[in-house]
Amino acid sequence: MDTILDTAKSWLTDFFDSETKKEIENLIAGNTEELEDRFYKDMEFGTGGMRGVMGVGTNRINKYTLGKSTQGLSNYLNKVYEGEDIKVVIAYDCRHNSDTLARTVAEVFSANGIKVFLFSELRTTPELSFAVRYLGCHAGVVLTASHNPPEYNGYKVYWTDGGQIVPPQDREIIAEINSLSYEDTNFNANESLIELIDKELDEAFISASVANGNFDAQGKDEFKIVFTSLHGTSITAIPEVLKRAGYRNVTIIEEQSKPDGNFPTVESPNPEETEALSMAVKKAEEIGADMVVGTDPDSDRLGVAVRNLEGKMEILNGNQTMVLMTKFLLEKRKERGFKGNEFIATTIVSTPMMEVMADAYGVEFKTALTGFKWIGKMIKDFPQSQFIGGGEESFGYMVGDFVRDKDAVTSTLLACEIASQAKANGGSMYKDLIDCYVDYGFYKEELISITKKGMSGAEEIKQMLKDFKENPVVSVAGSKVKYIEDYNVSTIKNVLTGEEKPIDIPKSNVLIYETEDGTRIAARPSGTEPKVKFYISTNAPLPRAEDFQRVAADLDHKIAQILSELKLS
Ligand SMILES: O=P([O-])(O)O[C@H]1O[C@H](COP(=O)(O)O)[C@@H](O)[C@H](O)[C@H]1O
Ligand SMILES: [Mg+2]
Repeated sequence: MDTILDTAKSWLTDFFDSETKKEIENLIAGNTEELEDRFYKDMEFGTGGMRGVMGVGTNRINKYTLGKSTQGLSNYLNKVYEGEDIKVVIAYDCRHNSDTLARTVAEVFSANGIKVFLFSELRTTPELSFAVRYLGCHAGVVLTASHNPPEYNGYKVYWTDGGQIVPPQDREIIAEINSLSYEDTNFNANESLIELIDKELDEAFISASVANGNFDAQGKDEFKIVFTSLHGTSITAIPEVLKRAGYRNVTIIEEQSKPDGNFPTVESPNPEETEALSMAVKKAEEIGADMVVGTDPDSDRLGVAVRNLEGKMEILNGNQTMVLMTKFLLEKRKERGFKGNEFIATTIVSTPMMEVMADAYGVEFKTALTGFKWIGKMIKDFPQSQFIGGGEESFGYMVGDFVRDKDAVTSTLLACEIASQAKANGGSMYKDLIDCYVDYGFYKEELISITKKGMSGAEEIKQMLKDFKENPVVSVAGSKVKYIEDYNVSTIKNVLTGEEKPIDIPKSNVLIYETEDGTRIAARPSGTEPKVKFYISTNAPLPRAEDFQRVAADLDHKIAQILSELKLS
């Protein structure tokens, strides 16, 4: 505790403002546990940049932690691009303090002689990714904590290619940040270097999104969409994109259209949670809409609901939307003719169905660790290859390479195109999905997330994952475990033959068991929230569309059995 107390006391110098100091003094006088949690470590970069609860402390998001990170990033940019006119672009979302934190970040960059383009109001994350390349910037920053609860905020950092920072830049930037003390931050803005941007960028981004997501689907006039921005940024782009692509029948959930960092109408602004889309789904049932689309606060995740076989609105999961979008893009590409250099991509905890589809179309399939930055990196690493599309189970998708992060703006349009075309053909998006299952196998997935907060929670998560590894699963739902993929040591072991092979993916705390019948169970700690995640993937052949309900019930039963065997239910 002594060192934690020392760290806290180091924030009582003149460099820190009086409010900050007062709060620390109160914590020192009274709340040891809270003080510990706030100062036991520095904020760290995780799956999607730096993310944490707002407040005073080294382990919190505030002007000092973000200031220091920006100082480190400025130093790094000034070293790497010495002699160049360095430019960065900054966007922010609807969260509390996002606008003032964006200002602070802009001020620190400018104090270091860096030109800053700052969005005048909230904008989406994909627009920021687009802006980095459009404006020829060296880096970009978004102030957002994505779909996390209201008390969170964060800092996503983009490099010259418009993708989030990856090796080697990420570790070099982090090393630079860690070498600094908080007092090294230069907050003395050079206002002449800060330029506000908005309309020109919006126009360029919106037209690019329409160009990339519009496939001239039929039936747009009759196609009824309910859209919700869940109090976030997508309201600045998606209604306009849908309008320009020809959709006339779009109902916006007004109660959720006003940006609001309290996210007052939802428990969690995360399209992964069924509850987040319930208002929109209710509206869709009321007005007889064909489809619901909803995005997370920074508009890189997308939730979709469509009518199922009974005609009820059903929310698709991230794997299902990804499969449908990829299938559609592959089909369109096939019509134009493959050149032989195309690839699709997903993450190691997403559905294996993506690989089956890639094989069927004869395109390359690439997998990455969780974190869309790794998919962005593939585009940078393989400039001769053509990225068709790709995504991940956590409701993120990217169409082509005009942005370099998951993009719910273009993906929303793409989802509408698929569904509108399907309806015009006399079918539905849901039926398209069943057809995919017939062609490639029926894959059914389930995600179990367990929240464990704070310092003790972090320890518990560590222990759970350690136990999962040290007591290896030998069989799951009656099928023997065949492979153990251990990303901590980058190996895949065939436990039946003892054969071991290296995995060519950066190290990460992920463990995956795969059984003889292709069931996969993956476990990893979240890098954005205090959670441990277990991903279950099962599959079975689907001989005919008519067998869908039966096989779905079988797989549900299997998943329930797996959860009970793993003591996760
Ligand atoms: O949260 P977002 O929308 O920025 O998205 C980020 O975090 C998600 C959750 O990551 P984790 O499982 O580590 O919490 C990842 O799936 C995603 O690739 C990443 O870009
Ligand atoms: Mg997000």
